[in-house]
Amino acid sequence: MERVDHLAHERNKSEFDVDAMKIVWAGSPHAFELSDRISKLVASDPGFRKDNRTMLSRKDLFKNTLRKAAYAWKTIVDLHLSEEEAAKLRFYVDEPAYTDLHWGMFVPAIKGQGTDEQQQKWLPLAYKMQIIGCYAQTELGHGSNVQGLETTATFDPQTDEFIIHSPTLTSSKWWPGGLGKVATHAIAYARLIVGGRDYGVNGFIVQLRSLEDHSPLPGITVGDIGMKFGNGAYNTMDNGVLQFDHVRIPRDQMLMRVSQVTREGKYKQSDVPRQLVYGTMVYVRQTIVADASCALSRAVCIATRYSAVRRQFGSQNGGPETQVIDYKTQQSRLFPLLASAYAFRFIGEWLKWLYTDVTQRLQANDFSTLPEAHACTAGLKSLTTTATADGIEECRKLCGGHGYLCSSGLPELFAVYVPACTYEGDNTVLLLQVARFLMKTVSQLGVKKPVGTIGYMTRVDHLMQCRCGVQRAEDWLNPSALLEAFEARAARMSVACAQNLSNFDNPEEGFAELSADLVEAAVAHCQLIIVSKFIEKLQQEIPGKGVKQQLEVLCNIYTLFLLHKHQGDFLSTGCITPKHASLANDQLRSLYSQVRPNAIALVDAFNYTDHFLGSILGCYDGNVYPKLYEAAWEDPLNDSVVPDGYHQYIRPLLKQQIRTARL
Ligand SMILES: CCCCCCCCCC/C=C\CCCCCC(=O)SCCNC(=O)CCNC(=O)[C@H](O)C(C)(C)COP(=O)(O)OP(=O)(O)OC[C@H]1O[C@@H](n2cnc3c(N)ncnc32)[C@H](O)[C@@H]1OP(=O)(O)O
Ligand SMILES: Cc1cc2nc3c(=O)[nH]c(=O)nc-3n(C[C@H](O)[C@H](O)[C@H](O)COP(=O)(O)OP(=O)(O)OC[C@H]3O[C@@H](n4cnc5c(N)ncnc54)[C@H](O)[C@@H]3O)c2cc1C
Repeated sequence: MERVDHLAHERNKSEFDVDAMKIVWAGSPHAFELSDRISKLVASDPGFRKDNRTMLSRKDLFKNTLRKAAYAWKTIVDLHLSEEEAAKLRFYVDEPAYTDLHWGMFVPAIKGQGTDEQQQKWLPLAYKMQIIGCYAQTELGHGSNVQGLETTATFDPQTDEFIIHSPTLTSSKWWPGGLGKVATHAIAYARLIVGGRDYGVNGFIVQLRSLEDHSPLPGITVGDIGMKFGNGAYNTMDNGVLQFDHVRIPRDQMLMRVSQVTREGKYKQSDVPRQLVYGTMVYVRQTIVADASCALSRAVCIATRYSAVRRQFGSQNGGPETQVIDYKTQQSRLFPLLASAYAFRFIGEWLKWLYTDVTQRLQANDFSTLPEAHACTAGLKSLTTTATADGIEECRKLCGGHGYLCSSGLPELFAVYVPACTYEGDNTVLLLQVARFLMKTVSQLGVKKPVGTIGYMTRVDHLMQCRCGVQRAEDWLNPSALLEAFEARAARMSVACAQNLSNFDNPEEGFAELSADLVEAAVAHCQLIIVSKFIEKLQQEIPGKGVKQQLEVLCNIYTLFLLHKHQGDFLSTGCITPKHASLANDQLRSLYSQVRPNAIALVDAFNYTDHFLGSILGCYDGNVYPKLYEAAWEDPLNDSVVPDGYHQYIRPLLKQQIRTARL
C-alpha cells in the first residue's frame, strides 16, 4: 500500500534547501553520509528493536540490553566498522549501557592519565573488549566534592603494591555505570597514601571480577544500586555499589601521568597541573554538550511534527480546525527550543574544537588555556543540559495528553536525559566553578589580559556604561547590537558580584553568601558564549538555497528569546530600557512568523529515522492517529478482555456493592 505523507503540505511550504541544511546539521558531507548510513543500518535491523523497553521487568530489560550490546559489538566486528562508525552505531542503538562508560570514560581515563607504558598495556585489551571498564569515582558520601573521597590506596613498599580499601560505609563507591553487573575493571579514584602521607585523590586500575567466571575477586563486594527514575529509561544501566576490603594491586596500576610513586616509595609530581587528574571529566563534559543538541532536537522534532498534525478549535464554516502549531503561544514555546537545538549543535562543535586545542597544548606543556577550557566545559555542560531537560519536558506538554503516553517517546527521553543535570558534575556546582573563574578574571583586570571567551572583559570600561542603540524592532537583528547587550549584561553582573565580594573580609565566606548571584552571573557569561559562537558561525560561508537565512532567523530567535526570558537582568543592569525590551519582543513575534512555514523542514534536517525518534507522535509521515490506536491494542493489559485479578478483586467488590444497596 502506498504510504501517505500527512505532512507533505508542510514540507512543500519550506523556503530552503533541506538537503543542504542536513549537511550543516551533521557538520560535513562526510559526517552526514556516515550518520545517514549507520542510522538506517540500525533502524532496519530487528536486533535493535526498542519499542518494548518500557514494558519489560528490570531483569528482562537488563538482559535485553546485554544482548543488544553484544549484538552491536558483533555487528561492528563483522562489518569491520571504523571507530567513528562504531561510535555512531552505539549512538543510534539508543540504549544506555555499560559500553557508554567503557568507551566514554574508562578508555579516555587511561588515555588521558596513563603513562605511555600503561596505555600500551591496557588500551589494546579495552579496544578488543577483552576487559570491560567503568569509572568509579563517586561514593555514597561524596560526589561533587572529589577532594572529600574516602577510599584509600596505601603504598606497601614491602610488596610493591597498593592496598585499596573502603574504610567506611560512606566510602563505598556508588553510582558508577557498568559497575553493578558487568565491568571486569574499574578506574577507581582513591586517596593516595605513601609513607603515611595523604597526597590527595588519584586514579587506579583495579580488576573487580574474574575473567573466567565473572565472580568478584577476593576483597571485592559489588552489586547494582537499584531501580532509577522512569520505566525502561536509564534502568538499562547497571549503576553499581562497590566496597574494597584491603584489595592489593601492583604499583604500576596507579595512573601515573600526573604523579608517580617509585619502587622506593617516593612520591613525584610531574610537570603538569594537578587538575589533570580531573581531565576525564573535562572530556566527558564536552561530549555531553555535543549530546545535548541530539536530545533536544529529538524532542523538538516530535513536538513540531505533532503540532502540525494536531488540530484544535477554530473551524470556520465546517472547515478544518486550526493546526496547533499556528497558535502564537505554541510557537513562542516551541520555536525557541528549535532555535536552541541548533544553537547547541554549533556550540557543541565549537567546544569540541576548544577541547582538541587544549589537548594539543597540554601535550606541548602549554597549560595556559586549561582554566578557560574547564570553565567552558563546566558552564556549557550545565547550561545546555538544564535547557535540554526543561525543553524535553516542555515538548511533552506541547503534545498535550498524548505526550504523556510512553509511545510518544517523550517520557522515556526525559527520564534518560534528566540525570545529565546531575552526573558529570551537578549543574549548580559547575556554575560555581565558572563563577570562580569570572571573579578571578575581574580581580586580575589590568594585570592579566583576558583572552578567548572572556576577552570581552578587556572592554569592561566601555561595557559598564554603554547604552543600547536600538530604536526600531528591526534594529535587534543587528548582531553587534545583540552581542553588545549580552556582553554588557555579563560584564555588569560579574563586576557587581566582584564589588559585593570585596565587602567581605573573608572571600570564601563572601563567595558562599553571594553564591546565588554568582550562579546568575555565570549563566549570563555562558549564554553570551553560545550567542557569540552562533553569530560567528553565521559569518562563515554556508552553502545551499536559503540555508543561511534560516539559520539567521534561528540565531535571532535564540538570542532574543534569552533576552526576553532574562529581561530582568538586562533591565536591572541598565543594559536596555523597557522600550528596548518591548521592541525585542515585537521582533521575536515577527521571527516566529518567518520560521512557521519552515518548521517541519527544519526538523527534517535532523535526518532522524522513525526508529531513532521512537515516537508515534513524531513519525515522519505524520500518520499519528491510526498508529496510536494500533499501539494501544499492543499493550499487554489488552491481551485479555477481562483483566487478570477480576475474579479476585473486582467481582467481589461489585457483588458487595449490590448487597449494600439492598440493605
Ligand atoms: C532514550 C534512550 C537515549 C539513550 C542515550 C544514551 C546516551 C547515554 C549518555 C551517557 C553519557 C554519560 C554517562 C554518564 C556518565 C556520568 C559519569 C560521572 O558522573 S563521573 C563522576 C563525575 N563527578 C563530578 O563531575 C564531580 C564534580 N566535582 C568536581 O569536578 C570537583 O570536585 C570540583 C571542580 C567541583 C571542585 O574541585 P576542587 O579540587 O575542590 O576544586 P577547587 O574548586 O578548589 O578548584 C581548584 C582549582 O582547580 C580548578 N579545577 C577544578 N576542576 C578542574 C578541571 N576539571 N580542570 C581544570 N581545572 C580544574 C579550579 O578552577 C581551581 O582553579 P584555581 O585557578 O585554583 O581557581
Ligand atoms: C545516572 C547517573 C550516572 C552516574 N554515573 C557515574 C559514574 O559512572 N561514575 C561516577 O563516579 N559517578 C557517577 N554518577 C555520580 C554523579 O557524578 C554524582 O551524583 C554527581 O557528581 C553529583 O554529586 P552528588 O550526588 O554528590 O550531589 P551532591 O553534591 O550531594 O548534590 C546535592 C545538592 O547539593 C548541592 N550542592 C553540593 N555542593 C554544593 C556547593 N558547594 N554549593 C552549593 N550547592 C551545592 C547541589 O547543587 C545539589 O542540589 C552518576 C550519577 C547519576 C545520577
